[in-house]
Amino acid sequence: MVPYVAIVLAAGQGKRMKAGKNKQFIELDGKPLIIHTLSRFLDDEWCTNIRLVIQPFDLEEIEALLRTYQIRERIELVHGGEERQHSSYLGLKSLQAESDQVVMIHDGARPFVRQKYLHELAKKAKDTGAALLAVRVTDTIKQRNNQQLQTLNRETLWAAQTPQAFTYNKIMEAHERAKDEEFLGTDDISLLERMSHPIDIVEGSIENMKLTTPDDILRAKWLLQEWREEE
Ligand SMILES: Nc1ccn([C@@H]2O[C@H](COP(=O)(O)OP(=O)(O)OP(=O)(O)O)[C@@H](O)[C@H]2O)c(=O)n1
Ligand SMILES: C[C@](O)(CO)[C@H](O)COP(=O)(O)O
Repeated sequence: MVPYVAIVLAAGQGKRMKAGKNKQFIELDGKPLIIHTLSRFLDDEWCTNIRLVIQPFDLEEIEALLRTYQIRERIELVHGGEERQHSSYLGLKSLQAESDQVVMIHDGARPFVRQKYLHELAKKAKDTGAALLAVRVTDTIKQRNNQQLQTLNRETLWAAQTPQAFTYNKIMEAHERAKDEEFLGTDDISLLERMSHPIDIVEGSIENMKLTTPDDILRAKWLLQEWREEE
């Protein structure tokens, strides 16, 4: 097993969720979404440190929640940035990590990641420097350019999830380069892709969904019930 540090991103605004507040505070089964997500890492003995990235205006509410769930002392808070990538970078910069320390960057909005994937990602990241959790695409994907439509080869397509795991020096280098070159990606792995860095894929599960739109809440509630029945 490989120990790792987790950076949990919760500094978005949840605009697509249309909840009128940061979606991290939405309650699922009586517990805020962000608490469900943090529990995945708090319950894992191989996770040595958690940085939770938040916006300054959410600080008071987050502090109160962490105290309520008695996990305040186990989590360090970091202020996030305007875009997801800025929040990841600020989370990374807050660490004084060894160069080969494994770091996992995870969306606060993905509460259903299982421990076996965390362990697999940590091991692969230690070996290769970068590992992506992803699922095979099951739909037929079309690409439209102007009026022209084409079907992409599904065998080559993967839907990216988080956590995405790295050694500290590799992901820092990728973020610094992206910053210098003003590249903005929608995930962290894409910053290493553009350096042609080798990346391992860990095949995950569709249950590790991201809560993005209101429709996702129903699915998340149903999944939580399934998880409860498994316990
Ligand atoms: N500036 C940002 C933007 C996003 N995130 C985090 O990145 C994760 C994935 O992003 P997404 O689902 O897009 O969340 P939001 O940005 O909150 O949603 P939206 O794009 O609908 O506003 C979320 O946990 C979100 O809190 C972040 O930490 N900092
Ligand atoms: C990182 C991510 O969750 C992988 O699927 C995704 O790219 C985040 O994108 P979003 O635009 O913030 O939803």
